[in-house]
Amino acid sequence: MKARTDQGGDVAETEVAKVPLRQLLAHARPQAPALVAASLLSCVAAVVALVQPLVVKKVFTDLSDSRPVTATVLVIVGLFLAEALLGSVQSYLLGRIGEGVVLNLRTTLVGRLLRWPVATYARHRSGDLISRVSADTTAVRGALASSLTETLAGVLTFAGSLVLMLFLDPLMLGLTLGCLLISFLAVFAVSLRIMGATVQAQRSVGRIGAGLERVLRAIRTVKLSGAEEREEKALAADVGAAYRAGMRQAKLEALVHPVTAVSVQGALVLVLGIGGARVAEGTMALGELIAFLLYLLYLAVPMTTLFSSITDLQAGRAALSRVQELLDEPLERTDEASSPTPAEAATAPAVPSAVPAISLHGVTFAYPGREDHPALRDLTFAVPEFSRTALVGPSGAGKSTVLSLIGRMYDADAGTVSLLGRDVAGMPLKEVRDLIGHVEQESPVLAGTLRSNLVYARPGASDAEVADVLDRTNLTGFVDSLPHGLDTEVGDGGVLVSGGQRQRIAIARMLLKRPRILLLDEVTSQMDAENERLLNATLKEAAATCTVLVVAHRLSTIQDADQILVLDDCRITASGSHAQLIREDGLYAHLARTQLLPAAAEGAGE
Ligand SMILES: Nc1ncnc2c1ncn2[C@@H]1O[C@H](COP(=O)(O)OP(=O)(O)OP(=O)(O)O)[C@@H](O)[C@H]1O
Repeated sequence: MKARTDQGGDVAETEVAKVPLRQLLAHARPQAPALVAASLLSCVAAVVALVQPLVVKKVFTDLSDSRPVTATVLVIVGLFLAEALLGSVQSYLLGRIGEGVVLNLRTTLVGRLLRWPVATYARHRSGDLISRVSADTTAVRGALASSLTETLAGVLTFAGSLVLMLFLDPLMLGLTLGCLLISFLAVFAVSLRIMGATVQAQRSVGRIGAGLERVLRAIRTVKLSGAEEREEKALAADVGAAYRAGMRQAKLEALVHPVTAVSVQGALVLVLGIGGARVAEGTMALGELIAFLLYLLYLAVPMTTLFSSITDLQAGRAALSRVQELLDEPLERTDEASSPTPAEAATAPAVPSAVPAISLHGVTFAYPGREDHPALRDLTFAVPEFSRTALVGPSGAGKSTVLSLIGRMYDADAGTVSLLGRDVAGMPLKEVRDLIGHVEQESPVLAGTLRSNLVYARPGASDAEVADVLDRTNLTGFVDSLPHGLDTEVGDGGVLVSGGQRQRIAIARMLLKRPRILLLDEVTSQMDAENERLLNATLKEAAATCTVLVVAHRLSTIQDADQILVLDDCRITASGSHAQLIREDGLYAHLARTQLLPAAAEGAGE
């Protein structure tokens, strides 16, 4: 039987991905001193516990021989106190180890998640990523901190009790083991199935997160499509799967507990009966019987803790395999050696250099998984510094892809993309991103205040600079109308601002960054005519200090550009000024007549 994985692949339902124990321990390496101390304390606590029945036996022997017992009783009290103290220190250490491991795992995970290449995010669902960073790391904590040390202590107490019981009475030990064997077998039989159920529950929780995130991200579309019920059902299926896995686990555990309890009670009754008879006959001392009974309890208790520890440990290994999958994803290349052509990236020269600000030469690129349909093929063009270039073409021609390659969101499969004469493939990633201000088509706005959104790309911007950029993007009146001005929250994904305002905020953010190259991807599509006119003037002004490459569908943005590039069928098919291209009467003239919007009024609204 097959089960869907979180990424849509298939795995055998019974197959439980587990990382080796060694790898699990590797994550606890920074906590090694605390882990060793906790393990040592477990050993000492086990010894302290194992000694207690022997001392109790001595009390009874001394009492029957009419010897004073005060000192021995004090020793017992001391042992009790020592065990309690060891337990308390151990519990603190376990907490510390657990939190330390989770801290380390989450910090590493978050650090790596933010540095994946963009193509990797397409293979994961955000909700599932959140579940792995939060819930799965918690499961790893349980496995590492308590289970490992408890298993160690349990094994020690168990083995020690066996040896001492053998020493006290081999026959009664044989009978006890016979009874306990039943619960051993029950525990063994169900522990693997419990682990399978735990893994299924983890996967379902991941899917609930992913499903919920998908729906919340497009909640308006869900409502407008009347899809609430359908989505509720889809989510309920995953919630139900988590419930069923949880119930399967609960049933298996419920099966084990009575078997364990009955077998322990059976052993107790047998030992009490046989031992009691021997004490009555005088062939066994009362102290010996009591010590034996105490060891019997020592056998029973670790059996139950061992059972839950093994389950936690296996669940932790399975959770870590989900976390490990994310840790194994390669990171974006960041630290390439500088290219042979030196750059003057830090400050823009006052006059344009002969080297184009942007140049693509023979660039071919296909998105991962779409290798047979390249988005760009043998693309060559150049954008002079301090110019305003418009990139036009039919929908799906590859305009946004060109901007993505310039910002090195993806690497070209062939050819070179250069910024100010340097091949971006050889530049440190930070330098590429510092040079560029890219306003994306969706103009994303992050949850937080308006101010945090504006200064996002340049946190050090002064209030005067923010005020200036608000003016240039016609946002001053809007900010003044807000209850808390710049400190007003814009909501998750900017839901509290209009489409046109969101675009202007995104442009303002990039103007504030003061990049040398400004990339704009259909950023006036939702603006009214007045705002679009103002933004066009601002962008014209910006071209005095930086190079502007704009993807646009509005004639008003395009027609007075220094250069227009027409992208069609993965390559540049024409270039020139508006007047030249209209005269040529090719694709551009056709687009101008049919698709490029003459004004901003229709359909667009703030
Ligand atoms: N992340 C992606 N993964 C796979 N294919 C993609 C991805 N993004 C875009 N594409 C595909 O690449 C091609 C070019 O897309 P691109 O977004 O660059 O076009 P565009 O010219 O900007 O279109 P529009 O004007 O509609 O925004 C399209 O066929 C599109 O389906």
